[in-house]
Amino acid sequence: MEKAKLSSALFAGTRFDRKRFAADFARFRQVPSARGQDAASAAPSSAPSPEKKRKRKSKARAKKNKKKRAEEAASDCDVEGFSVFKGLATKKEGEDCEKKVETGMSEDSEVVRRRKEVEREIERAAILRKRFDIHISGQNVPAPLENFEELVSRYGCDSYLVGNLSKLGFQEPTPIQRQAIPILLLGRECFACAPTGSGKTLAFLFPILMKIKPGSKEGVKAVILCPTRELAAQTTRECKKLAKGRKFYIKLMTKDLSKSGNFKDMHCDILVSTPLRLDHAVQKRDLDLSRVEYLVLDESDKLFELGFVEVIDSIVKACSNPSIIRSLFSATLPDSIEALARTIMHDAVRVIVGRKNSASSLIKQKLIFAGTEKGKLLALRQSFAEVSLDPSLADFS
Ligand SMILES: Nc1ncnc2c1ncn2[C@@H]1O[C@H](COP(=O)(O)OP(=O)(O)OP(=O)(O)O)[C@@H](O)[C@H]1O
Repeated sequence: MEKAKLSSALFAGTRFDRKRFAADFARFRQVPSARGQDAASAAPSSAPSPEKKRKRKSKARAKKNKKKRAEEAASDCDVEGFSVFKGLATKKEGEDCEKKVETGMSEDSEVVRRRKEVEREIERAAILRKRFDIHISGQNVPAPLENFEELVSRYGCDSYLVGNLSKLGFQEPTPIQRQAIPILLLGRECFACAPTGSGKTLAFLFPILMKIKPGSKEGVKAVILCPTRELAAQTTRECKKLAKGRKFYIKLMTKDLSKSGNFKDMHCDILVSTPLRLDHAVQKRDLDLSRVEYLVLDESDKLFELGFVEVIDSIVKACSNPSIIRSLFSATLPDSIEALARTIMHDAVRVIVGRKNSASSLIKQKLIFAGTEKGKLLALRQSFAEVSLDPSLADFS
């Protein structure tokens, strides 16, 4: 009773209509029991320990982070312009994309790097050609040599050959050597036109000595045609000097050899000859030229001028190796000869040092008008008196 009074005293002044708020009352009454149920379900046996909860949370966070990274990688692809990778969201795809982006970038920069290198090479070649007054025509002409050492570094030349050059006192290549040697080394045919005394002989001998095997005993590998016996003998001497240290068989076609040589047993790598002697040996002595790899027409303007066209034609036919490399070296290159030569050459490069058909810039020229025959002699005497003891040539026409 006392208790009931106390309780009613607590609620004094309030009227709580239990009926009216039955639903709310029920809810409030359920709270403790509901809590009790939760507590029951989270009983120590089945409820995760704080440690487990922490682990679970960190796992979920890691998963979330990975997903985020993959999404970022995919969106990076878009940024780099690789839209094909759009939509990659999984970790693997994201990683693949990262790899592709890296490779794509390196491939791209590799292409740019190579293009710049080629551009630099072209520019360097143009500067060298301008400096040495070298004029070329033809596709993909290799760069001129900067020095003889490049023959070793760029073309893998045997050092004995470059050593022989320095023994002969040749320090720097002449302009025609700078351009014609790389052309022939790359297996291209060429017309080379450079003034008298400009070192054309070395320009065609060097690639031959570099490319053919010494002492192969398989027949003639290189033929050099010269318009005169003297020039043929001189070229043979030059060739032997340059080949010193290697067992090349270098032969000059003499009259006797041409008329009575036993060419079947002859060991010859390089053969130097005048056209008639060579043609005689081919026609009458069965000289086999089918393995010739290099055919050089030296002083080609003279060869054609001297009326050797048919003989040369016959020699060209005898040199039947399909991969033969032909070249023409000359001080002048008349259009008619070039047109004739082009009919037998493949994709030939034309190299002109100085102005086409001009005299060497090293030769000083002077034109003096003399009124009478007597005056010519007088002018000549005067000229000789003025100059030093350098070799001189006078034309009285
Ligand atoms: N790089 C070089 N440095 C110095 N001297 C050289 C070089 N190359 C060749 N010579 C020398 O220059 C001279 C002329 O060379 P070469 O006879 O080859 O000229 P060429 O152009 O063939 O003349 P030609 O039209 O009269 O036949 C020779 O004595 C040769 O030894």
